[in-house]
Amino acid sequence: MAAAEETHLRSITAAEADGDERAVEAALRPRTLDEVVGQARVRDQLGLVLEAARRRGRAPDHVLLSGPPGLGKTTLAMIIAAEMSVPLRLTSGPAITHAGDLAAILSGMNEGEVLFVDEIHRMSRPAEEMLYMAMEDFRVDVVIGKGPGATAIPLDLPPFTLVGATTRAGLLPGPLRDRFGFTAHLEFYEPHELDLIVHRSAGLLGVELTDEGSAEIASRSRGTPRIANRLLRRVRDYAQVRADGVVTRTVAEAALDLYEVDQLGLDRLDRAVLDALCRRFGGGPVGVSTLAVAVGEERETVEEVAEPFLVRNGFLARTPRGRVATPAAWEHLGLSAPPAAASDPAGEPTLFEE
Ligand SMILES: Nc1ncnc2c1ncn2[C@@H]1O[C@H](COP(=O)(O)OP(=O)(O)OP(=O)(O)O)[C@@H](O)[C@H]1O
Ligand SMILES: [Mg+2]
Repeated sequence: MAAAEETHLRSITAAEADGDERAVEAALRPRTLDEVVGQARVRDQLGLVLEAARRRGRAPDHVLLSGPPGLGKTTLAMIIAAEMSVPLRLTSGPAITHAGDLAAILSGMNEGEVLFVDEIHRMSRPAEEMLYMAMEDFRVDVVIGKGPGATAIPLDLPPFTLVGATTRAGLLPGPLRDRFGFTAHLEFYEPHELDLIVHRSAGLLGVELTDEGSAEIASRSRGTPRIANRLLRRVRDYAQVRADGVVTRTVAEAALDLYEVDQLGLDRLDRAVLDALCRRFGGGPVGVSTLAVAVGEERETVEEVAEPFLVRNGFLARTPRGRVATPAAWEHLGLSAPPAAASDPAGEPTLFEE
């Protein structure tokens, strides 16, 4: 998502966290598995892995957490360490530029500790290869010296648990993926789950809100807890400045309209894309570059920021001949679809095209 991060257009519905947001998020993170809302299957499976490890008195198997941004990967990594009552060491793929960086981290690990490697798909190749051996045999080769005189000294590591997180499981090399004993795929949340999250966060932040107010925020949060928490904070601002502090449905609606997040969670860019697609190109098919020019954005922004949500929610299809509006898109814009658009979606949609 590098391209998306660099653009000026960082919308309120972006799934990634920005710098300031991380501190607020830390306060809202569930601390135990029981506090985690939704993701029932992952919670059950992970609970079992941890309980079994506890009974055996061993470090749990390595865990891979995969899924889109803002769904709870970092949260779960912290919970794994907390549930095992061990410290968590945190690093990330991009932070490990040399294998030596990783060797230093690994050789400092104590028995049973959790090493969390965020964005593990962005690790360098040599570091990745060192990690294979560390994960499998709890061993690393520490290289002493440089050039022809360098020697590798094997070093035994105490058993530890590696928790990797990735938004792009598909980019992980097979050998790395295979070394995880348990992989959890996080799914987007249902509105009633987001509703619980909004209630919980409101409690922690001391925000008074009604059930309707919470439901309104939940339904516009694109299945993502991070967005739900962010919208809650913006709605709270509105409630405090323009109302009596209580988040009711009316307040939530007015605040979210102000921020241009519509009833289904589409933001200004999403609607601009659909609008151009339907009104200017008759519903498509049209190439993504042309579409990007029409909305005055970079191609990458349209492709990486707007499209995934629009595709996932059935507003837009990626076909071999270009982007096509679905009947739901026409309906959402309050337009009537031309007969052809409704019946012939211009070839097989290739939803998984990257
Ligand atoms: N299941 C959940 N229940 C309650 N809150 C959650 C849940 N999952 C995530 N959150 C909240 O959403 C926010 C984002 O979660 P988190 O940072 O764990 O996402 P992530 O998957 O690590 O995202 P990224 O890919 O950007 O690193 C956190 O503040 C957390 O409080
Ligand atoms: Mg994270």
